[in-house]
Amino acid sequence: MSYVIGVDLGTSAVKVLLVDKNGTVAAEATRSYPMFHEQTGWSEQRADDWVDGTIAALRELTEAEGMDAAVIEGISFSGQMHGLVLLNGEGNPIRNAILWNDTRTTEQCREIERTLGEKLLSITRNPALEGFTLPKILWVRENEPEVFAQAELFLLPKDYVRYRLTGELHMDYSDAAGTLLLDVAGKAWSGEVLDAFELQASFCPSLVESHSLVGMLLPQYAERTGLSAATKVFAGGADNACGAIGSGILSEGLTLCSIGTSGVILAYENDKSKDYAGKVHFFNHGQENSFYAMGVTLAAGYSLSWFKKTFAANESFDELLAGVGEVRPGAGGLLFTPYLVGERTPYADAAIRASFIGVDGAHERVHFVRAIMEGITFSLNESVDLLRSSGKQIHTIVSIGGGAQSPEWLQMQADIFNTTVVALENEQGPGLGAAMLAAYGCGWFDSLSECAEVFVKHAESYAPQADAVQTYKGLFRVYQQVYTQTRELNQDLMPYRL
Ligand SMILES: Nc1ncnc2c1ncn2[C@@H]1O[C@H](COP(=O)(O)OP(=O)(O)O)[C@@H](O)[C@H]1O
Ligand SMILES: O=C(CO)[C@@H](O)[C@H](O)COP(=O)(O)O
Repeated sequence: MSYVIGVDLGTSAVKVLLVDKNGTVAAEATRSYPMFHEQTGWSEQRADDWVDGTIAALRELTEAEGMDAAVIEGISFSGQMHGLVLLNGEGNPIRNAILWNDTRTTEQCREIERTLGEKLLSITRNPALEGFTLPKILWVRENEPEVFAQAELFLLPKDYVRYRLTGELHMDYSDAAGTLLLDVAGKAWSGEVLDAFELQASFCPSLVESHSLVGMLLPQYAERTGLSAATKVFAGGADNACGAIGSGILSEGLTLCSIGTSGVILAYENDKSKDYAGKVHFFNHGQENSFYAMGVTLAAGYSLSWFKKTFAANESFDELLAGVGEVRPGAGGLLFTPYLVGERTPYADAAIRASFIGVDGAHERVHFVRAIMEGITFSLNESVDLLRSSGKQIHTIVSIGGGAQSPEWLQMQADIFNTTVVALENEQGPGLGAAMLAAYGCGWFDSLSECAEVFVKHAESYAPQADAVQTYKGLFRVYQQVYTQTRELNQDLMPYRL
């Protein structure tokens, strides 16, 4: 049997999947790495921690008993989006990577808006948001000029890992779309944007399709990972594009919910001229010449992880979530807004912070846990609403990510989104999507859609329950007021933050 490997370079961990020609996950391994928050709103990782984690996880796969590395034909990557990796002339990172959930760049976003005006949306198809890459580039240039002086080229997280393994510098369209430097519909670096910010064309890596063959493993990395030097390396894509591929979101009418560290609602889009007026992100898909629209909750799974780390550090997620299914929808009148690190959709606001509203003497820990899960889902429902009001029909949503491990959360999604929610046999959509890019690249299938027919396996499906749908409709209206009611309070609290 032949295999491919999908590497999902997530925010909390790298996960590698060994997948056979039937789309069965034969083995998986994972390694986590730290995030650094030196100041409020800052979020960084060490690019070489990703490389070390990926090598260790690959090594675990190849060292498994009876494993013959020669049968692994290809490998590809899915990566957390937008993170800035700056390389010097020797190809080494010159500072920590600044991540997608880092919101230090509000000033640079305003500068981008002033400089580009309406061109910003017409070329890049997206507004200037703190998480995107161009504002990070400008922040380093303005705040660390001596560091920036050494920068020759920028990469995104998974491109850096792939570069280390192959020695080749590339970026695929789906990830480049999140930089604010790409002409999204034209599929080229925008000369106009680069000129406006006095960036050289050579600062950007060459662009490729997600399924493109970009090289082979360098001998020393073949040795360290235990893979064969003949393993073909394919570019890969943004984690949300790969999540869409791994969930079969490859044609009009299909929608995805992913609850990882961030949370996203993503709808496939064929029409490159579709205008969402910047209310949701509009990016290139990992499938050639297709696109997707997406709303993002910055702290989705992160909100639950934060609660676990702070109040239940020694418990597993299953222990933390025990009893959540016995609490009625509405968590006994406790509401949570998940703005722990600011928000993106629908409120692009780096200063807002989270709230619990309605804390009652009768509430127990389990009510807080349920309120967090509901608050995250309400936030994602704002994106569902935006897509619906722009004309998308949403009847079924495929749900992936760590959050899809909980049946209670899947039912909650069905009730809050008022749609059928379908889980997959393997909730690791991005890793599977990366493996599918390798399988397609290796020529196992004639298209990603053909590959999806074999690889994407639906599991349980959750139908909305009428009573819960009604309860959540009422609560959602209350939830939607919390942002406006707490915005100014949070501005006033800013000087007191950590
Ligand atoms: N058993 C579980 N039940 C519910 N949520 C979970 C469970 N395990 C993990 N999670 C959530 O999933 C998140 C991690 O999801 P994952 O898709 O692995 O993230 P990433 O790709 O960003 O690293 C955690 O932050 C946590 O909130
Ligand atoms: O910023 C975005 C999308 O625009 C995030 O979705 C990142 O791509 C990180 O994803 P996860 O680690 O949460 O999967």
